Amino acid sequence: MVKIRSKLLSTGQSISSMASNSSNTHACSFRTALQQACSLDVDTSPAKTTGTGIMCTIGPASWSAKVIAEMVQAGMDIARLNLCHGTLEEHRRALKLIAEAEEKLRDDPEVSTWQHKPLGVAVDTRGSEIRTGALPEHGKLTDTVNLETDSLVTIDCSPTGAAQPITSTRLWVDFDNFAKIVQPGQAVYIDDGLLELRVESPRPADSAVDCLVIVGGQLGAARCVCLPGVDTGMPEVSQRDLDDLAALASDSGDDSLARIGIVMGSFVRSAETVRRLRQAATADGRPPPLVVAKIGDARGLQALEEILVEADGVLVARGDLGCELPQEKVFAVQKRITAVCSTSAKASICATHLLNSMLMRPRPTRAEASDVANAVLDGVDCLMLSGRQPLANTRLKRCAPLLRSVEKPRPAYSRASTCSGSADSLWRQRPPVPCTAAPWRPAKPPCVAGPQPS
Ligand SMILES: Nc1ncnc2c1ncn2[C@@H]1O[C@H](COP(=O)(O)OP(=O)(O)O)[C@@H](O)[C@H]1O
Ligand SMILES: C=C(OP(=O)(O)O)C(=O)O
Repeated sequence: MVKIRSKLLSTGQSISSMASNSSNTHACSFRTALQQACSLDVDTSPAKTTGTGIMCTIGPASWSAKVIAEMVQAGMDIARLNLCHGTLEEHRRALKLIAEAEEKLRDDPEVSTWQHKPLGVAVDTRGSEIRTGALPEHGKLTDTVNLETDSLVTIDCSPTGAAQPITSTRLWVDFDNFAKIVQPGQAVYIDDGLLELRVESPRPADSAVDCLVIVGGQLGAARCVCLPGVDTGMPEVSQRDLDDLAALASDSGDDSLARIGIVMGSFVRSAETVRRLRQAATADGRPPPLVVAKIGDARGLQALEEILVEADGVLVARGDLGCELPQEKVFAVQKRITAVCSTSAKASICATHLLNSMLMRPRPTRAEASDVANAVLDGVDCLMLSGRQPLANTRLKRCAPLLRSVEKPRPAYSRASTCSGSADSLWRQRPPVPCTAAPWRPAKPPCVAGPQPS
């Protein structure tokens, strides 16, 4: 266990300050989850650091060493590059900027030593995702088109259709079998389900599908498209993903680029995919990266235990899960994955819609703050911030407070967060006290015993 955690730490976490935190020693006396919850304490001063990491997506708004350094100071532990967007050249440039930011922090006498932690670098593959196309006239990244509820739109899936910009009546998707695999009545979720279409008539001969907009709204560029329950036949990992990983891993041996320590695979459904990702991203003569499997559908969930034999951690892809499964099951999936990771001493990462309202407002809703705190209490090792915040013009005005707001709930609650094996070994550098030593049964059926993942 300790070995696995040490591997994680070497890519993104600093353990020294965490290991000396005495309040955690007190917390490890809890034997049951109920005892733990009864003892939550909001009066004690929060610890400075906790075992919960923060991962942030590095997008166009953070393409500067200064911004990345400020994000590290604000709490970022792992920088994520998303291969769904941008070019390989842009990702290389991002790796260079990350290396520059680390150097900047190292050389800055004003920066306190606890901030001199090694920054983890994660590359997220695209997997078997379908995405929409570019926006009118290659507009700004923040541009959108409006899909009106009850209007008709045509989805073009021809390879040549990418050249035309999307409009409010014509979309393009990057999967040329799209028109062949959908049936009338099929739901089409876009942008993690924020938009919903219904297939009216597929026209495979024209590589087009006519749809009705059920839930309209603003659509940005390269948004993910989900066909719940449909086997698209796409491979779990594409040759392009493997080639991109190999190229970036080999380049990141250059000292002027940050070293990739973590590879994340989207829609992983088997241990074999984990092995392929690790192999692709292992450059000659260097240790292999950690591999995090993103679980985004029922098939991935069914294969969780098998995947965990190979993977170093799992990311709960709440965006994809909320389209593939009924929304009300996502919290149960999150709790199950977090618990399974804790008992297997693997890292768990919670992603999507964390503190989402902070994209628009300076303070999160109480429900969002509770979402983060509950994830931490459940034993999540890392929180991934994504969405549109990397695009915001006022990037740090939004991004930094967002990160800090995660820090506030973390310390206050996490001293009791010991029912998570993997988080414990991160904190205390020794195997955790099993929290199931005494079986416990809550007096009332808890909400987690509600809907079970199918
Ligand atoms: N390398 C990049 N190049 C261009 N745009 C990017 C890049 N990385 C991220 N973005 C933008 O930032 C947004 C948020 O990133 P992320 O959360 O990873 O995306 P998504 O939610 O689309 O998977 C993306 O939707 C995209 O518009
Ligand atoms: C993180 C997720 O996946 P992606 O990176 O594809 O948005 C998700 O679905 O929650």
